[in-house]
Amino acid sequence: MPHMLSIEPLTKEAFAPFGSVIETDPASARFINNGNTERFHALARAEVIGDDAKVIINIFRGQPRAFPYAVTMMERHPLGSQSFSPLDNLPWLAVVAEDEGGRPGAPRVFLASGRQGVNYGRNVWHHPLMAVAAVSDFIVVDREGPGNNLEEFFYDEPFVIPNPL
Ligand SMILES: NC(=O)N[C@@H](O)C(=O)O
Ligand code: NI
Repeated sequence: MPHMLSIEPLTKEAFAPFGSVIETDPASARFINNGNTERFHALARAEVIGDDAKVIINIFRGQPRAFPYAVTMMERHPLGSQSFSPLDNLPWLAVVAEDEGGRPGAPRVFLASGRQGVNYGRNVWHHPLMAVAAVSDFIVVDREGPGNNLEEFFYDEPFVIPNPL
């Protein structure tokens, strides 16, 4: 019997075990450029490890997932963090899991608004990009360099995400 998952709103506090939320948080705001610009400072930190590792900036164009959606696998990047910031102001899902002895526990599903991004910490279990409403572009900051930066895990039974919208 598949396990039905619930969907939680994305908040900095709830997401803290998995990484950071990238949003215009007033607590991080400061004015720069003689007051012309508001800087929301250090919302997240990109981390890459290993010789010749570099931080790169990409755009991912995600096709919307169909719901209900069966989560059958999770992945993680042992050598670097990975952030996703939406460009189209469309909601999307950040799906993460705690590590339980080298494998992901049950997924947690966070509904992000179109103005919320996340930075998955290095080696944090997550599901690949989950666009929801329409084809969606994301700025993605992650790692380029030698070494295997992808570990995948496949669950024995699926976890099902209901339609989030
Ligand atoms: N493969 C790839 O670069 N994308 C995944 O890491 C992902 O989290 O979407
Ligand atoms: Ni990833």
